[in-house]
Amino acid sequence: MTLILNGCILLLQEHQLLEYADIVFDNEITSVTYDSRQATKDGMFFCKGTHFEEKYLRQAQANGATTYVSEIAYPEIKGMNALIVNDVQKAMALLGAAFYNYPQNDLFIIAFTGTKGKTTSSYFTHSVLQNYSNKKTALFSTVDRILGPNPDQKFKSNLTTPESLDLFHDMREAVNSGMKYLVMEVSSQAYKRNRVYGLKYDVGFFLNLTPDHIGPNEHPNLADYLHCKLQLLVNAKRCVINADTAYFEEVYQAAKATTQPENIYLFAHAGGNDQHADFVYQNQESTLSENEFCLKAQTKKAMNLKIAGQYQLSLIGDFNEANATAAIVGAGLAGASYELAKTSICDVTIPGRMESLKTKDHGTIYVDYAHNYGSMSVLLGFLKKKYPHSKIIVVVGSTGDKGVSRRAGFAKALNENADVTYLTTDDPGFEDPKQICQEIDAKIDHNRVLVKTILDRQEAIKIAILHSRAQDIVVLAGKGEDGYQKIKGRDIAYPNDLKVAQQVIAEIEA
Ligand SMILES: CC(=O)N[C@H]1[C@@H](OP(=O)(O)OP(=O)(O)OC[C@H]2O[C@@H](n3ccc(=O)[nH]c3=O)[C@H](O)[C@@H]2O)O[C@H](CO)[C@@H](O)[C@@H]1O[C@H](C)C(=O)N[C@@H](C)C(=O)N[C@H](CCC(=O)O)C(=O)O
Ligand SMILES: Nc1ncnc2c1ncn2[C@@H]1O[C@H](COP(=O)(O)OP(=O)(O)OP(=O)(O)O)[C@@H](O)[C@H]1O
Repeated sequence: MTLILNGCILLLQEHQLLEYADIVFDNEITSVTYDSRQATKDGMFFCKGTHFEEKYLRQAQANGATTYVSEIAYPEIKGMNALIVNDVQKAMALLGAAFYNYPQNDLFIIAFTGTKGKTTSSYFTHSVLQNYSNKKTALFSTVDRILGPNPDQKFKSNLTTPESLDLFHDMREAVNSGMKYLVMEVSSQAYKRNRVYGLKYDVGFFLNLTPDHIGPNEHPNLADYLHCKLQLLVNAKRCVINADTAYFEEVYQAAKATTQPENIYLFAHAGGNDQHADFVYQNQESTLSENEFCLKAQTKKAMNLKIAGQYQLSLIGDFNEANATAAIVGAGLAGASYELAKTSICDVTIPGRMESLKTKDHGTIYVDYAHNYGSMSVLLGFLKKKYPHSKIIVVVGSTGDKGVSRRAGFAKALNENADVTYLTTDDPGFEDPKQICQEIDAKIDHNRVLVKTILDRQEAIKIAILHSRAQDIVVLAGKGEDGYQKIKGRDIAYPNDLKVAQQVIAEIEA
């Protein structure tokens, strides 16, 4: 794959991104990167990021890069072409798509945004489409990225939505590996940082919105967070919206701005904002290990998809019925039938999401990735409703260096539904985990919730399980399947909550 310098200039001009070009020599560009360590001969190097330093550009040049794209010029750097732009992230997305020869044109792309449920909905959709497409569906999720059928084409993601160059690189590999469909999560940060600038989706989903990701390095306020998420709908040919979402009117208007109403689908929970919904889902029965719900089509365009009927899930939690409904509608819009969706979705489990373990004499344990007020409140509310006579015991901590509002949010969710909580460590970063726990503790109503602080997470899990009784519910929240603790700039290995719990149970039951 190559780029021609003149073509790059034209593309940047076309999008009004080019301030000026300083061309020393005309050559074909044979690689693109934003990391100087990866730069190669005749490559294009993008100078971007909060921690960018001129020495990276020097290193890129030493490695053979001949062109740089940047928002500022580096006059000290001689012998390189300079494309000076007013937005390097947008430039990177446009030139990245061009360099990888527009792989999105060969994929049917289903994209999910929302504060919660993106990963779960993506896994559900991927499962149905894998069966529908005879294993020709790629997945870009927070947990795994799957680019093709080979084992080395499945790996852990570093970001929910990759940097644009990585995104188009991975799409190209997916297309070259025969993939026809792509299911992807789009974070608000992806729009904030223009990682998906110019990308269009065949189907775009808006799942829900609760305040999160607001603070340094993320969004300055809720309006900005919502604005970023709405971009996905503006870029989707067909939009699907959870009508029960907060800010529904704003969300619907954003979809309508660029999409005809016949291409906008709404779904809602029975008894929720279901009056004008195309699809309505209703719980039929839920047990400790599964969920059954009914999906009804209320409008002609919904009936045309022929996906209404009874569904069963291995993932419990009523919020997972919303996620599954989204996935079924997405798969239906891609062409999947009711039968296929029903049989594909029933066995799906997702690492670190509502994974459960039963003990003989102690409680039932749930490992779940709930890590803000919205998800914790929904999770504990669901468990309390389902097990009204059980004690709800929660092991939880809050991350350092970001999401400070989550601390008060956890306390609020615990006050609403928990009986006992063990405050512990969760990715403290450069902050003191004890201080973080004290901040959560300060907002807990001690008349309602018994609080203990045990900073060693493994110890906290052990004590929580050991002190639980058979009918109790023990929730290990926040880390999902994370196998590390982020401490002072390093990822320190941690077995993950499920493994710790399994180990404790093995010891107890030995
Ligand atoms: C705030 C944010 O989005 N930051 C991301 C961004 O960082 P940045 O552009 O500021 O880059 P930087 O880390 O300051 O580094 C500067 C530049 O120097 C380059 N460099 C560095 C060293 C070197 O030797 N040579 C060199 O060229 C780096 O490649 C980089 O391009 O680009 C980096 C990749 O180039 C990302 O790793 C980084 O994500 C950080 C780690 C992160 O935690 N991001 C979170 C907030 C995020 O994006 N989360 C969302 C999910 C949350 C949501 O739902 O919104 C996600 O999509 O994952
Ligand atoms: N539809 C939903 N509504 C509210 N909470 C949900 C919903 N779906 C999942 N959750 C909760 O949020 C947690 C994270 O779910 P999931 O990973 O699917 O969301 P996500 O949007 O990918 O999250 P993140 O952006 O934090 O990675 C789950 O473990 C569960 O506790």
